[in-house]
Formats: sequence, C-alpha cells, structure tokens
Amino acid sequence: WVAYEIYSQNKRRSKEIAVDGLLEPPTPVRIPIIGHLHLMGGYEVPYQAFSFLGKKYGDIVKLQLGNVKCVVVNGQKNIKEALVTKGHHFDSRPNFQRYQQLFSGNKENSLAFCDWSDTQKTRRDMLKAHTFPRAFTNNFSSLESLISSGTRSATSEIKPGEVTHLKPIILKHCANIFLSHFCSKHFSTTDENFSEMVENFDEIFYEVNQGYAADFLPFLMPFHRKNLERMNLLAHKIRRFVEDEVVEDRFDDLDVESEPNDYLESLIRNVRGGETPSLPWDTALFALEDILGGHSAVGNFLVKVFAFLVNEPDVQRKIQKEIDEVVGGDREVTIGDRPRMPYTEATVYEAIRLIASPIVPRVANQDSSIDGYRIENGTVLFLNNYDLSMSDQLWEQPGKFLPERFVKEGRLIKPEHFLPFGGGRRSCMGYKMVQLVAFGILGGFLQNFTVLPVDNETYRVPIGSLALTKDTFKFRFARR
Ligand code: HEM
Repeated sequence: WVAYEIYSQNKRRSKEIAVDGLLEPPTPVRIPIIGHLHLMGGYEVPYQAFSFLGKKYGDIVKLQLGNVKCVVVNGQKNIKEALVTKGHHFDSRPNFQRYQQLFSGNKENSLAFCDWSDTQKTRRDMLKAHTFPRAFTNNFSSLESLISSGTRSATSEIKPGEVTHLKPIILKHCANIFLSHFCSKHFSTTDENFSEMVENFDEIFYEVNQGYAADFLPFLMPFHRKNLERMNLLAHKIRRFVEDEVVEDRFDDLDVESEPNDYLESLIRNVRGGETPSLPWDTALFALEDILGGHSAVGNFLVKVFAFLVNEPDVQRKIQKEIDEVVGGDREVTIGDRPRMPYTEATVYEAIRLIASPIVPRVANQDSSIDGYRIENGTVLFLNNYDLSMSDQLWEQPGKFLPERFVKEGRLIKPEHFLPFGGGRRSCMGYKMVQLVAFGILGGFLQNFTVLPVDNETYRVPIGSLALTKDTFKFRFARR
C-alpha cells in the first residue's frame, strides 16, 4: 500500500507541471479497482463527502470512482462556470448502464439523462410554454384552476383527527393536475388503472433517484438485474396506460393545422407535421412520460414539506396568518396569490434548500477547464450544490428551518448561491411547476388544517434526494 501511495503521489506531482497552462486537479490516493469509491461511504449523502474533499484538497478535486473519471466542483463561482459560462462544454450526462436500461436500452430517450443534441433542444423548446406558463396568460389561468380544484379534492379526502397516509392522496391529485395540464385528461382517484400508474411512476422515481456503486463498477450490475427487470415492466405498464387512456385516438384525429391546446398536441403536431428536427413518435412518448412523471417529484416533495412542518408549528402559524390576511376565509388560496404571500413561497424554498437534492451529474463533451484546472473530455462532473445549500459561510444557522431567510422587506428573495434547480442549458424544466403546485397545495391545506404528528412517528426528512419510500410519514390534520 505504501509503495502504491508513493507511486500515485509522484505521478500526481509530475502531472501538476502543466503543458497548456492548466493545472491538474488535486486527487486523493486511490485504491485499485474501486478508485476513490470508499471515500463516499459513511455520509448521509455522498455530497457531504464532496464538501469534505473540497475542504481538504481545494474546490476542484479529481476522483476515480470505479472505472469512471470524475471531478468534484465546489464553490458558487466554479459551479456557475460549469453550468453557465462553459455550460456548452459540460452539457452531457453520465453513460451509466442503469440509465440505458431504464429507458428501453437508450438513455437518449430520457429528457434528463440524454446528452445534448438538436433533439434535446427541440424537446426543451416545445416544453417551455407548458412548464413555464406566464402570468396573465390563458395557460396560467387554466393551471390556476386545475391546482385549485386538485387542492379542493385533496383536502376533501382528509378526515380531521384521523391518522392519514398522505402520500397516495397527494400523488394522485398531483398526477391529475399534470395529466390535465399537459394532456387535458383527468381520472377518477378510484380508477384502478390510474392508481396503478401513479404507483408505478412513484416506484420508478424512487429508483432513478438512487445512486448505486454499480453505476461505477459495471461488473456489479448483475446484482441489480431483477430490480431493473421490474422497473422495465413498470415502464411498459405506464406506456400502455399513456397510449390507451391518455393519447387514445388523438394522434390520428388531431388537426395539425390548429394551435396545440396542450403539450400532448404540441408533440403530435411535431411528429405528424414534419417539423425539423421532428421527433419519432416513440421519442415523443418518452418525453411525455418524463414530464408526466414530474408529478412524482412534486408529490414526494410536498410530503417532505409536511414532514418539516409537523416539527415547525411556528412556521405553520405564520403561513396561516399570511393566508388569513391576504385571502381570508371566504375564498380559496390560488397560485395568483403568490406575489402577496412571500412567507408561504419562502417555505417552499426553505424545504427545497434543506432537502438538498443534487444537480444531475454533467459530463464534459470536450477537453476544458474550471478555475484553471484541466477537465478531460468524458469526465463526469459532480457540482456540489449541497454545500451551496448548507454551508455556514453562506447561510445563518443552515441546519434550521427558517423560511424568513428568503424574505426581505416583504418580498421573496433568491440568493445567487441558491441553485437547487441547476442552471444553463440543462437546467430543470419543471421548477415553475414545483413552485406553483407546491404553493397551491400547501396554501390550500394550511388554510383548512393544521398538520399534527402521529404518535410514535419520527419526522426526520431524508436529504440528498427527493424520493421517499412508499409507506412513509403519516399525519393527523386538525380543522382550523
Ligand atoms: C423539487 C423538485 C425538483 C427539483 C429539486 C429538481 C431539480 C433538478 C435539477 C437539479 C436538475 C438538473 C439541472 C442541471 O443539470 O443543471 C433537473 C433537471 C430536470 N428536471 Fe427537475 N427538479 C424538480 C422537479 C421537476 C419536475 C416537477 C419536472 C417536470 C415537470 C422536472 C423536470 C426536469 C427535467 C426534464 C430535467 C432535465 C433537463 C435537461 O437535462 O435538459 N423537474 N431538475
């Protein structure tokens, strides 16, 4: 071991003499085969390991995780360099076998895990009008009524005082908001096929949010074979539901000359109208499913928000005070109230900050650099937004749930170092949906109820991923 350590340190030093003026990023001593994978152990989330390495070696640290060459990027300036200034150098995603298998053998089918391409640009451009509806447009007011009616139905299912398993209720209503908004379809919450579709999405969402050593050590993949086969089965079931019950005959029946009424119609128009670049129908269906699957992200996120709030009666009281002052009791909270309800919006931000969901890893598509350190083509980049969300240099009492940190002089503020949705050309396509749906449902629930704990339930919200297991957190609701 000592010999190996001396050998690798000498090798490292010799590389520090840069030919092209770039420095080689520092790297810890590594172990054969696993490289630095062992350094990821012992933390609640791997991103805490990245913060530790950043403190020990500097902002840019080179790692070999199994057979994958990686670089950890710490610090707001460096992360912005990777996301924005040189965003076009770092716009690919990792080529993990798991991603390939989860998307019918081709990760390019996925909106979030594909590499950058003209097709991806088209997919993103087509989505914008639907995922970022502008205030005062028809699209926005239609979403506003969908969120209000979804919230009304969800709150009507709550039986005050009883132990409530919230996740299935929230997920189904989020799914209906998404299906109505993107496809003009709505299902009864007792419809078995619909309920199964919601559960299937949730299971896949959990799976894609897990990190596996097998992503870096492909010889471990056989251990995941059964699980991946199950995910493929669930994905097939979702496809069947989407084709039979969501798209139905609309592919053939749509008048492609008319203005699209929803995202589904935009996709059909693109495929049938021969736009360039046009998507194959199969690719369009994957894009549709990815966006519909966004309801799992919002639903899981909301359950975590409620789990935070159970421990924060003061925050609940402040939200309710804001609701009473701005909305009163005679009408429902709507997403149009957001500008006048900064504290409620700030609660959504604060939950997002504390969950510290990672930026989906990027990959360098060419030789490049960050902060003067060489980044080789093909390197996987871990952009450490955990540190940006949790550092005590950037936030006062970062471990505490304090929505007021996002409110200044009665207005919502978003500090520059708060980057929970990434940035640049691969930034999150769903952040507005998260903010709107979460605000509407949270506001509607707290207008009607106070959230209370259930005996013997602990409300420790897992961080580092949005996904929650199926049977998670039960609550009681007291009517106000
Ligand atoms: C609290 C919930 C969410 C969080 C924290 C979150 C965060 C993120 C992050 C960090 C990225 C990577 C950005 C980058 O690489 O710069 C991302 C990508 C993405 N998100 Fe979200 N997201 C959330 C919900 C959603 C929802 C609801 C949707 C769909 C409606 C969505 C759609 C996407 C898509 C399509 C991408 C991939 C974009 C691309 O690679 O071009 N997200 N998200």
